Amino acid sequence: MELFTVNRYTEEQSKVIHGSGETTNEDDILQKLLHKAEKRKRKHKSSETAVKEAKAEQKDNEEETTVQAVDAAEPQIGKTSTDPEETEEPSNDFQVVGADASAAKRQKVEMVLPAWLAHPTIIEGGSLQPDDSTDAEATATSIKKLPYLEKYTCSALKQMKISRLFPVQTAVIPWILEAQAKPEPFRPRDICVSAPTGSGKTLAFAIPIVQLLAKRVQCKVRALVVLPVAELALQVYKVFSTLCSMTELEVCLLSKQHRLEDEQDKLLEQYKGVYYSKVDIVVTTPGRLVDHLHATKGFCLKSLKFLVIDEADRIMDAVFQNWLYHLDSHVRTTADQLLTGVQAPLCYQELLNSYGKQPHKLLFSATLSQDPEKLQNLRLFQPKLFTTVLTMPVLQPALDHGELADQASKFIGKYTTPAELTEQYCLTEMRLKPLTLYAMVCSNNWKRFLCFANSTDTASRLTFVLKHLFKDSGTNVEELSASMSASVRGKRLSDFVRGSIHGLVCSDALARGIDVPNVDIVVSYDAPRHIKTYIHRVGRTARAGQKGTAITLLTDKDLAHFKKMLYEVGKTMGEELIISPDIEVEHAVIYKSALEELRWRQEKRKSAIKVQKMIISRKGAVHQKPDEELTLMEKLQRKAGAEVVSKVPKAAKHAIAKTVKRSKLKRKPIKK
Ligand SMILES: Nc1ncnc2c1ncn2[C@@H]1O[C@H](COP(=O)(O)OP(=O)(O)OP(=O)(O)O)[C@@H](O)[C@H]1O
Repeated sequence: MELFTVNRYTEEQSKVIHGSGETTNEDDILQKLLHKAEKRKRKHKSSETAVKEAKAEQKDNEEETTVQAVDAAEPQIGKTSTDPEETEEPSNDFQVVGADASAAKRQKVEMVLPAWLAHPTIIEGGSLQPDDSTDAEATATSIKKLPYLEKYTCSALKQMKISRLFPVQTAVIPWILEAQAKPEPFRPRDICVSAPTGSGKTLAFAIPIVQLLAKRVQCKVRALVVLPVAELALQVYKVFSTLCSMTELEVCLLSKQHRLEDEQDKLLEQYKGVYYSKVDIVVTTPGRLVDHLHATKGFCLKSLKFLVIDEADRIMDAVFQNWLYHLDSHVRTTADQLLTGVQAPLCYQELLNSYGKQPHKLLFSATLSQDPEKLQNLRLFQPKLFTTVLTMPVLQPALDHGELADQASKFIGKYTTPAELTEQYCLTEMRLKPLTLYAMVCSNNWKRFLCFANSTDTASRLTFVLKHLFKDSGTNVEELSASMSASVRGKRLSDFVRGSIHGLVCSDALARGIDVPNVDIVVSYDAPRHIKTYIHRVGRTARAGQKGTAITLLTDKDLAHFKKMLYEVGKTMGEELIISPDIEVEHAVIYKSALEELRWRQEKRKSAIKVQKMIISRKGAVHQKPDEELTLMEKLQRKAGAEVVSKVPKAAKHAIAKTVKRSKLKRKPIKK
């Protein structure tokens, strides 16, 4: 049985050939290999020339489309395939790794997308700025003239000071309303919406959901809105609450900012052993949703009609306790329970309606992943894509010439930023970055700016230095990062909105979705590592048609990566902002003292952490020791659950004393 052919060098063979006076077996093999390598080289060369010729032909004939150019190249490539060497039987000999054409550079493969991604619905339309829109445009999008908006929606919009809809809203709202109006068994297509930051995506899903649920008879959870962080969930909850204020619908916010028991009370009520939902729309974070799916008895999602995933790419990228799996299995279990009779159905029709029904999925983001593999996890039903990306200047000519299908692969992975956004960058040195930022704020007298750092640690240190620098200038700068409690973050944000804080230094946890009104400037203190981070950071300004500026501080090391990152998504760097090199001399004294203070604080912090660790390890040691080896104090400690530690260990005391001594030595007054 010749399943495997093994070529092996045997001594007998070699001896026979030696005896006959012919060439040796080794020589034979070597000759064969050399011959084959030569053949492969020739073959590789001929295919390369074919491709070169095809490219030259393509260049000559510029009017021809890309497809025609590829067609022209095909016969050439065909010629190489008729090469007699190519028709040879594949060899059974050993392959020399790296010797064949596989190591050579291959032609780039064009991306082939599923039809729904290749043929999106383009969100076009006027500017978000009311002053810029023509009279006709303003009338067409005026909320009074739109027949699909209910009266209560118009009143709620007026309350929000909104008089006309934005392009993403005029495209998506009527589409959802129409799709839902069709009778069963028609099932609406799931949608993915990719539109710039601050373009009004929240209302694009909130309005149709409220209008479609407003006529419900019994209160059940029919819409679930999932957002990545608690702040965002609160923001969306407020929008829903305003829209529902003139209807009977109830909205509930679930996030880790509240006690689980309190949320359970808001969600359900029990009557004669049966649970009844008190809410129609649930706005939640994935983590909190999983908590309730596991811990809240009677929390039922079998009537779910809408599943909205806002900032969808962020939610899909992160695992978030595998929330989708839990949600899916929960929806299925409830239906299965009904079928197996564990829970008696109220009526047969309800059972029929609920079983196997999937909610209408609506995905929104400014940086929506158009990677089919990622989207596959959501099991979207005949999805439809709404996008603004094709209105980008780089892709507009293709759109005008009707070459949309050819351009499909080019818009994937590209994102739009608001038209009202001005992007700039400033080259500086690493050691001077805080000073550069300080000089910018002072010279431009910024009073509403956000500054993003790549980590909470950097955000904290930068805030410290800026506070020191701004000590006597009346500019109030504060930190806002994920390391703080939600209530502190909420307070800082509201102070910023009120104007008592002028600048917030943030970590990226808050870069997404947060809608802070009237932010004039966004500074990327650290160059963003990913394009999505950049898009969301700069999206905190220039929202809802307002003007805004985004400035990125770059060191020489960052420059190339940043440029490449923008280029890949069809964007450019914008104008360079020049800061006088004299700033270092000008603010030398105050900057030096700020850095000294920071160093002292860091040391203090380090030793505090050291002490903490020692205390913890000591607590651990008390628990691990056998009973007979424990001192009386340790026995008492263990009895008290090791909550109390009698004294700070000697080594820890020493560490603190050493740090304080050192810092005292260093904190000498700085001479001017
Ligand atoms: N039609 C409108 N007219 C005026 N303002 C609007 C309109 N629609 C939304 N807004 C306002 O625009 C701001 C941004 O809206 P929203 O938060 O929905 O944007 P977004 O597209 O979700 O942004 P992001 O992608 O950053 O989350 C909000 O303050 C909202 O009140």
